[in-house]
Parts: sequence; structure tokens; C-alpha cells
Amino acid sequence: MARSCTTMAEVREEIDRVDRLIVPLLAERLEYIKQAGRIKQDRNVVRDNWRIEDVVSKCKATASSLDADEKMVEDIYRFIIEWSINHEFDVWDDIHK
Ligand SMILES: C=C(O[C@@H]1C=C(C(=O)O)C=C[C@H]1O)C(=O)O
Repeated sequence: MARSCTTMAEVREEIDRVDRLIVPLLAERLEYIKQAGRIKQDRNVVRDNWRIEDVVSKCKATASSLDADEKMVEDIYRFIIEWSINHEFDVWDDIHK
């Protein structure tokens, strides 16, 4: 799947290309987090532990199907989800102030 590179310039070109794919997806994901903060009626359900584990297990399954590093994916997703929950709390609090 990844291109075989022979120079660091090529490696960095590919990393920059991949990052230009990842960042818009992170931004789109965050738009849905904002909508969750608008839709949820109760502050107590902003953090849904069942859903956190559901997201992590689905992402690990995707990583596994690609033969990618499941632990890396889990660690990054747990960070993204915690960041998202903090942002969702900010959105919720702003709407209900
Ligand atoms: C978006 C939600 O809110 C939170 C954010 C999640 C995420 O970043 O995927 C998952 C669970 C929630 O604690 C949700 O409940 O689905």
C-alpha cells in the first residue's frame, strides 16, 4: 500500500500527503462531535463509556484487517475520544448556560 521510498525527501513528501488526508477527516469528525453536544439533552450522557469501547473496538478491527498496529490505533483513538469529550462538554455547556 505504501510507496517504497529511497530518499528522506520522498518519505517526507508521502508523510505530508498522508497528513493532508488525515487532517480534513479529523476536522469532519469534530463537526459530528459538535453536533452530538447539540443533540444530547443530558450532560450526564456526554461521556458514554459503552460507545467509547464500541468505537475503540471497531477501529482496532479496522487496523487488524489492514495488518496495521492495533495498539497504536487504540492509543491514538483513546486520545482523540478524550479530546472530543472535552470539546463536547464545552459545546454542551455553551448551549445550556
Ligand atoms: C460522540 C459521542 O460522544 C462522546 C465521544 C465519542 C467519540 O469521540 O467517538 C464517543 C463517545 C462519547 O463519550 C457519542 O456518544 O457517540
